[in-house]
Amino acid sequence: MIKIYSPASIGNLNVGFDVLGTALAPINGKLLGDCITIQSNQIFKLIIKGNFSFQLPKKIEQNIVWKCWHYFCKIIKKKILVLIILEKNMPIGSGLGSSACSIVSTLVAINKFCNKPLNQNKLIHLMGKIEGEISGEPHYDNVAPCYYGGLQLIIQENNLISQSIPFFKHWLWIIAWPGIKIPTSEARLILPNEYSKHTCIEHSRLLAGFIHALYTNQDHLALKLMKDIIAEPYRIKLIPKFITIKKKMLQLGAINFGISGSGPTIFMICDNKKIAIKITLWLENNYLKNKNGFVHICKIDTQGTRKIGL
Ligand SMILES: Nc1ncnc2c1ncn2[C@@H]1O[C@H](COP(=O)(O)OP(=O)(O)OP(=O)(O)O)[C@@H](O)[C@H]1O
Ligand SMILES: N[C@@H](CCO)C(=O)O
Repeated sequence: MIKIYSPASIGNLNVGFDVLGTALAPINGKLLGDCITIQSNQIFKLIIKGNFSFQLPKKIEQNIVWKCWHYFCKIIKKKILVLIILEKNMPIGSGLGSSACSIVSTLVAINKFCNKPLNQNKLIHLMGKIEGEISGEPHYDNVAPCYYGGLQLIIQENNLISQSIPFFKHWLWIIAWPGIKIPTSEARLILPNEYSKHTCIEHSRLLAGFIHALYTNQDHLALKLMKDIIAEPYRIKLIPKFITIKKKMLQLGAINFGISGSGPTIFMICDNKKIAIKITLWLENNYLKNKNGFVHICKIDTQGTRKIGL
């Protein structure tokens, strides 16, 4: 029996639409992600558990875990008879890479179970393909950090999907999911197909400057450049009271604020734990729409997908 854990992630990080993503680890030591357990069986069977299993399609064939199994069998030209248990701990359509968590944990578990017929590069390509089928377009900013951990820059060149880049270890990342759903495919459809010359130049300046600031350890410069001019202007209407909440967060001492992936999760960066706790309490009392919503103070998870327990 093998049990694999895959962490939640933030895509875009304001300044890198589809090209920057980070894996998350709550600072209280708890796990925030999906788990897959796999063992041999006489037939293929999928059991679904976890807090957010109620959000999943009823038909097993519509579950991406089934899709991962199906593609994997096709690639290795063998029907693998296994019992898979999915612990669906990440809410769907939250902007925290819920589908990536299920895809990455499933493929890593099946590959391990079969004595690794696919190398890391083949696996990540397959993860991106399956993620792309769900959201309408391939994007690696959730699957790459979820798989490898750390802060990932998507390269997609020379057969290389992503690379780990440096990050500021003193930054705390607060994430708040209000408890409502925004399908990634819909949040992508509201974006323009084309951007002006001015926006393209500005975006290049911000992203290139941000990466430079990371490599030269200039955290103040990085924060100044961490602006979203690609998605935020169009997606704010999907996020409850975005402008008011942003103002309040900065007032309380957050040093950056943005939409996590396609939302509605928002993220705040803090460099002070006391402020992070104050922000967390405020969000718990004012941002959550129902009892499913949550707020976590996180750091960057550097391990990515891994075997746990047993
Ligand atoms: N195991 C699974 N985990 C997550 N989504 C699944 C799973 N199986 C099937 N789905 C379907 O895939 C779609 C995932 O939607 P979407 O991409 O919006 O979610 P998401 O991955 O949570 O988004 P984000 O990457 O912004 O966090 C939903 O329609 C959902 O029903
Ligand atoms: N980069 C993707 C992430 C989805 O979570 C988007 O913003 O659409």
